[in-house]
Amino acid sequence: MARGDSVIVADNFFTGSKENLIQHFGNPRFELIRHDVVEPILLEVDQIYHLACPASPLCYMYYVRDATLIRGTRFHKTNVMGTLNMPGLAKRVGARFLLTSTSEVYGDPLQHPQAETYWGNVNLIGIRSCYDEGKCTAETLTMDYHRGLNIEVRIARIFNTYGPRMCIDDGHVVSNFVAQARVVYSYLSQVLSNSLTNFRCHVIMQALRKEPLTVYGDGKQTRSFQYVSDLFGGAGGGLDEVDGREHLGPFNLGNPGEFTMLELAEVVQETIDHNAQIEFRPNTEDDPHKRKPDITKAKELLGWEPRVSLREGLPLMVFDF
Ligand SMILES: O=c1ccn([C@@H]2O[C@H](COP(=O)(O)OP(=O)(O)O[C@H]3OC[C@@H](O)[C@H](O)[C@H]3O)[C@@H](O)[C@H]2O)c(=O)[nH]1
Repeated sequence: MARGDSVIVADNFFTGSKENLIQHFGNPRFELIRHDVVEPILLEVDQIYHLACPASPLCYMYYVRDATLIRGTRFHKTNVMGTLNMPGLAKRVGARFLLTSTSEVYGDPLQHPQAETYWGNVNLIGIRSCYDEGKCTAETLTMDYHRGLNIEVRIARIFNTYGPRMCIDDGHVVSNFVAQARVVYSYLSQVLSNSLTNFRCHVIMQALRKEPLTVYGDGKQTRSFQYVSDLFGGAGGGLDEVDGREHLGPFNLGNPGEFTMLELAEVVQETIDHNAQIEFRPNTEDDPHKRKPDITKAKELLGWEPRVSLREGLPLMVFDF
């Protein structure tokens, strides 16, 4: 991002972690505008990151506040009307535009790993389709704005991402497992040794929730888990790229390391809580059987690849939780 550029990050105020916002309060260059992306807005800005839309299956399958609302309607409004308004603003002020799409556009994939050229296998009338199809439409609109109005756009297809400042109860498997494990919860003392750079932490293990890890279905379904700082490099780098007009995307941004949910539970046991138990629960409808990004395109065109392995990244969440 060029120095002095102004940026809009359209994000989820209600379902995201408020700490993500609160950390910026007091910065004179930060301004929080509470606004529904479904409504047009006029601002002077150089770059737009369109992140709006809750991303947890728990949210998009069950998150209905008002019983009179049709499930999924708010996802369509956010993805469709929001993705008319944000590139519309980009057109008006000449801003670059980034859409954060999702691996969900591949549905329950018949191609493995999934490359960007794969058109996907989404159940159009399924319980997840409000999110999957909403994001597909958002991609279509983004490319139409680019082709029709010459807006500079990028599309990032984000795979399952975890890390500090996730909502502890947002329903993703990683946040669930880490919250359920008996995690390092309080430091009794931090003892500085002779050198300032070396310190030892005496840590007392306490239970955060002392619940079993809930594995849905038989736990053989796979996912690829990406640590959050890796994602920022990819998404931010994509928008900053100097001659980005050639490299619009979509780009898969994910960690190609593939784990079954049982393997994930084992990693949680190894790295966080050796005593964690596993409890099997019925799976949700239309749960994709496997997911693994082919990241050749992002590697070649953006020079991007993830660096943080699951075993390194998981313990980093513990301190935050
Ligand atoms: O407690 C849990 C939660 C989930 N799961 C399983 O873990 C797997 C991953 O589920 P998650 O809820 O983390 O999310 P998914 O990978 O299915 O979808 C995600 O993919 C990409 C993103 O764009 C979205 O954030 C989200 O849709 C699923 O198979 C699910 O059934 C469990 O086994 N136990």
